[in-house]
Amino acid sequence: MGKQKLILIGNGMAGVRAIEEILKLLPDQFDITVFGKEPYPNYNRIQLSKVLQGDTEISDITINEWEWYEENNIRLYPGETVTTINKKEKFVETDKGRKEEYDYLIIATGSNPFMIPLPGVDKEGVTAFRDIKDCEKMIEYSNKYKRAAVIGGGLLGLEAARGLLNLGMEVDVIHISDYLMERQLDKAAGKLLQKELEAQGMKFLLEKETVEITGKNRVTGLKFKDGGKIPADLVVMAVGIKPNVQLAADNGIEVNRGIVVNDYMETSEANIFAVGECAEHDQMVYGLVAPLYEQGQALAKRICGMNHQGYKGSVLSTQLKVSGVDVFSTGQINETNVTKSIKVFDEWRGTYKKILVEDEKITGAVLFGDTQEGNRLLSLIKQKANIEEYLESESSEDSGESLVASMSDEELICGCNGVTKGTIVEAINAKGLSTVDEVKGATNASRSCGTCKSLVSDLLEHTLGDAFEADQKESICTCTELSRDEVIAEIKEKGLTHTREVMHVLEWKTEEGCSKCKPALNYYLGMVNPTEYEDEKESRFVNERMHANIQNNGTYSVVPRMYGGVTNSDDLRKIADVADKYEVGMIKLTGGQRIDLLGVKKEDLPSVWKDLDMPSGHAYAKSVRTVKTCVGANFCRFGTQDSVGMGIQIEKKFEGLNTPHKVKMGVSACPRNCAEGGVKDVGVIGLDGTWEIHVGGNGGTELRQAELLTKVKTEEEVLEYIGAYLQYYRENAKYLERTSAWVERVGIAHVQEVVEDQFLRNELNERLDEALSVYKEPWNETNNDETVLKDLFEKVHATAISK
Ligand SMILES: Cc1cc2nc3c(=O)[nH]c(=O)nc-3n(C[C@H](O)[C@H](O)[C@H](O)COP(=O)(O)OP(=O)(O)OC[C@H]3O[C@@H](n4cnc5c(N)ncnc54)[C@H](O)[C@@H]3O)c2cc1C
Ligand SMILES: NC(=O)c1ccc[n+]([C@@H]2O[C@H](COP(=O)([O-])OP(=O)(O)OC[C@H]3O[C@@H](n4cnc5c(N)ncnc54)[C@H](O)[C@@H]3O)[C@@H](O)[C@H]2O)c1
Ligand code: SF4
Ligand code: FES
Repeated sequence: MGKQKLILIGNGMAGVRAIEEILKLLPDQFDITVFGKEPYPNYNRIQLSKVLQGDTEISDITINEWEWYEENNIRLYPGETVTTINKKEKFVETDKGRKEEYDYLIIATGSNPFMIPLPGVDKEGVTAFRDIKDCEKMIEYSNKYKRAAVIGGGLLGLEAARGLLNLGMEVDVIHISDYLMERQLDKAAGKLLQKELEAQGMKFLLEKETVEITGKNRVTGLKFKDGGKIPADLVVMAVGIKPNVQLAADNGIEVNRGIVVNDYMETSEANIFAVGECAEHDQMVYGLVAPLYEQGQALAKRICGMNHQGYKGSVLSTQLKVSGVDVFSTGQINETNVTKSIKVFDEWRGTYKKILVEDEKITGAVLFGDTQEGNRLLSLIKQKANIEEYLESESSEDSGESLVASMSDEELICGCNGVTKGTIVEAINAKGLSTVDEVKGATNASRSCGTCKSLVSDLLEHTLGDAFEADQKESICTCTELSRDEVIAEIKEKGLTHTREVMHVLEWKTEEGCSKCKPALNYYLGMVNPTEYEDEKESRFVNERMHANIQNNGTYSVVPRMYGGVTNSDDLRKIADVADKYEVGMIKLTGGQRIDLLGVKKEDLPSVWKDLDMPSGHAYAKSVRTVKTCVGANFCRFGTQDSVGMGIQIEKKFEGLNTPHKVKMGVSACPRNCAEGGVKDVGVIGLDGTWEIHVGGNGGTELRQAELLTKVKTEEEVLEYIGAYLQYYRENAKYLERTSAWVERVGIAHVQEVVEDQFLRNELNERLDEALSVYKEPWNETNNDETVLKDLFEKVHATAISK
């Protein structure tokens, strides 16, 4: 007998997982065809939030690459929509006129975002947040516009809002209820969440009903029922989803809210199944992957003829994916007159926990601030465990035992994929797994939202003890399995000197590398071999290649260096003349005490630099940028030290140093700290006869207060300690890791230990001086290099003319 023909409509998360489950059970039974409306291989929709938030890239969220389809003999038709199901003759037809027969058909068409039918909903600048296209549109808008309004303060709306903030937009969230995420949280947690997100820069308009999206062709704002208005350049609609049932309904398959299915995911029609967000089981439609994957398992067993009890519905749990905010809920959220609750509110730590109990059984939980216990509580609800079981395990945690150690084998580690501690431990021992990625490959744990990664990592450490190499295996990008540390070790050991050579010798999966690894390798090679390595300009980001920051209209900004933020009348005259001569759009003072000439045409850049005859301020570079200073003892009556002189010395010494990310500094002459050293990568504060050096601060989206590194007496010591600290950061941080994240990761105590060691401090400073010795002023260097001038500016000129 030939293979049975199986067709999947919808190349999304639920449908393809069901196919994976089928292949696990009967790899050779079916001749499989997949139709997907979107033009990509199956990708992780969940991670779109992370893409928008800048934590990952679209190229990194593919679940199954094109090769996976080939290897499993699956015919994939991407970018092709099924338009008809002929139940009688058992074939489907697509918008491209293709006709394909089936023995079994799976409908997994997912959901459509719900767009409130407001006047103006069709205007340019209004979008949903559902797929790659929407994500790209928001990123594109953030490059051109400033103000975003997100309608809907649920999971999706808040994740979108966080992403838009990260992209530099101002964000208003308009929510209809009186507290956020009211479908997933109780009021106490919703209010704590609001406070936390407000501290991150989000603004909320609660109990607001939008009645119109204003603007001509393009959106300009929102109008509310109470008469209020706000301006907006981008409107994101995140008010829930509607199961995509049109195809099924049009072709006589029973639908209600979703496509009606039984416990075996069978629809009203023989041999036609439905799975995922489009399916309705026991009057429930689900919008999270965990239940959809459980459905996929039941479907696979049924289609493969295995005996099983079918799908019996799911207990839901949700977790918001916004960094810096931990919030989790599962099961029942609000009290009734038959529930009792355990509530713990720790105002000091900012944590809140509520557990609901009915008839001695846990029925629901809400956690804020510390969500480690989330999946454990979910397991206990699923097992219908007695509350005593939870209370006993809680006291064993107090005894110092780690969370994973105290978990039973039946407890869930990964809620999305339903993977228990027992399954993971068994796989680690049986297959010799030693990394989170390997556990993911073998068990699916951490394959979806990724929030359980730290638990998986803890479990690996707990199971393997010293054999566990936690950090080493985080690869620098998808082109290689090697981690940052491994790549640097190989560069040193094999004496590699060029990015292409690294990729070739270390067997990169892609010949050309990607936008993540190329600039990283260029940095690592230069850091390892500062005097021999020739910087590969083509591997750098565009702003670094152009030595200027590109603006939203294609012009550039030019910031000349002003050591310590001090200028003089000659330089000011030159700047004014240049601004007039090149018709600069705006002259602006920066937060780092510099003068920014905005709106310079690309082809004018070399002449602007020449006429200015000042060094580059490196405002575009992953390098030491500005040292901001307060006026200090020479003028200020509170000043105890010469902060200006100290700042100028620091800036002159470290100018042009390549670093993993930008480095900003501040020097103040008293604890009033007018140069804001508390939110700088390095903040120096002068006290009577002492200098304090603070490090790891950040005043941007990820606010972090700098921590005291050390106190020293002399200006020489200030330079020596900052030098050692910067070099240690250069040698140990990942490329694109700010000092704030790095200090947070390795701990201030560790950095102190290193820089306080006289021997290590000297060695670090020696290597730093070597790196500084090769610095060349970039504007001057470019102007003296005909080839670079031709490459970067003449070609551009030609394009500018042809436009
Ligand atoms: C930004 C974002 C973040 C999320 N975060 C989380 C999270 O943290 N945790 C969680 O559990 N869930 C999360 N979700 C929800 C989760 O992504 C969905 O529940 C899941 O993707 C649904 O899977 P599905 O296969 O049913 O639908 P989809 O993934 O939507 O797949 C359906 C596919 O079918 C295609 N299709 C539709 N009609 C046709 C047709 N006629 N012919 C061919 N193809 C068709 C669609 O184009 C689509 O590609 C998130 C969703 C979004 C948008
Ligand atoms: N971390 C996660 O698990 C995660 C993240 C993103 C998306 N998702 C899933 O994606 C789907 C879509 O998410 P969602 O947040 O859009 O759905 P949702 O139903 O969870 O939330 C929608 C929110 O919009 C609000 N709302 C409804 N009408 C409104 C109006 N007119 N004005 C203002 N607010 C209004 C509701 O009060 C509700 O809180 C859901 O299934 C969700 O579970 C999950
Ligand atoms: S930090 Fe102190 S010394 Fe410096 S300007 Fe402010 S008040 Fe004056
Ligand atoms: S909990 Fe989402 S991937 Fe594990």
